[in-house]
Amino acid sequence: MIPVLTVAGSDSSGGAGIQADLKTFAALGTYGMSCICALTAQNTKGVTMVVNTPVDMVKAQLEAVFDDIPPRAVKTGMLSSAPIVETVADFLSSHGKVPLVVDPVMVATSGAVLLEEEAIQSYKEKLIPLSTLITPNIPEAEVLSGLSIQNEEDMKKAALALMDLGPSAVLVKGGHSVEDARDILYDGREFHVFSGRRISTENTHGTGCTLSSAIAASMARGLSLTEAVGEAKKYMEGAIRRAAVDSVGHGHGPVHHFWFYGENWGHME
Ligand SMILES: Nc1ncnc2c1ncn2[C@@H]1O[C@H](COP(=O)(O)OP(=O)(O)OP(=O)(O)O)[C@@H](O)[C@H]1O
Ligand SMILES: Cc1ncc(COP(=O)(O)O)c(N)n1
Repeated sequence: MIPVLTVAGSDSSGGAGIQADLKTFAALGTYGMSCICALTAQNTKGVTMVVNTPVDMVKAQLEAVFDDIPPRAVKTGMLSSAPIVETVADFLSSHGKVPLVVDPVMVATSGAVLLEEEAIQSYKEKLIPLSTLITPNIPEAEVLSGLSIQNEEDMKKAALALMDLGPSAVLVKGGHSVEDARDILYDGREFHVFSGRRISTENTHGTGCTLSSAIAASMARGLSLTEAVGEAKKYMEGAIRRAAVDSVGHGHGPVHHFWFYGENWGHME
C-alpha cells in the first residue's frame, strides 16, 4: 500500500476537505490517512459553524501517523488558525523530507472564510518554505504575493513572486479566471501550462482539495512533479465533467470521484 496523509478540515457534507481528499486518495489507488485540524458544519450551500482542533490534538494525530505509517506524501488543506499552521510546520520540519503539497485554503466556494487573517504570516514564514509545491487559486495567489492577477501573464508573475517564499514549485490554478481553466506551474526552472476547457457547471465544490490530493497521491506513486500535476488535472476534469451531469445538494455540488468507472460501475473485479 502507498500511504498518503491529508492535514486539513472536515466537511460534513463530504464534498471538500478531508472527505474529498480521502476519496481522491482511494480513487487513485493509495492508502489515505488524515489529521483533522478543524470541524466544519457545512453543506453545498455554505458553512454554518467551525471549531478548530486543539493544537495538542493536531500534534498527537501527526505523531500517531508518523510513528506507525510514515506517509510517502503529505498534503495540507484548511488549517484555520496561526497556531495550527505553526504546529503542522514545526512537526513536518522535524520529520524528514517527504513530498509536501500545500493548498493554502482561505475561502470556501460558498464564500465562508476558512483561515484566520493572522495565519497568512505563519504560512509565509513557516509552512510554505517547507513545501514541494503550493497550489493557490487566483485570489489566494493575490493575497500571498500582494500582486493583482488579471490574466495569464499576471499568474506567471505571481508564481515567480511566490517562489521567493521558499517552496520548490508553485501552481497557480485558473479555476477563478474568466477564461479557460488553465493552471500555471513554475517548477523552479520553467513554466508549464496545463490547459483545460472551462466546464459550464456550478458543481465545483471541492475542486482545489481534490486537485492537491491527486497531486500528492501521484507523487507518492513515484510520478515526477510535472507528471503528477498532469495526472491530477486529468482526474479533476473527469470529476467536474461527471459532477455537471450527476449532482447532489442544492448549492455548489461536489465533484464526482468515481467518474472513471463509468458504465462499468457495478462490474468491478
Ligand atoms: N469550471 C471548471 N472547468 C474546468 N476546470 C475547472 C473549473 N473550475 C475549476 N477547475 C479546475 O479545478 C482545479 C481547481 O481550481 P480552482 O482555481 O477552482 O481552485 P480552488 O478555488 O482552490 O478550488 P475550490 O473551489 O475547491 O476552492 C484547477 O485545476 C482548475 O483549473
Ligand atoms: C473543510 C473544507 N476545506 C476546504 C474547503 C474549500 O473547498 P471549496 O472552495 O470547494 O468550498 C471547504 N469548503 N471546506
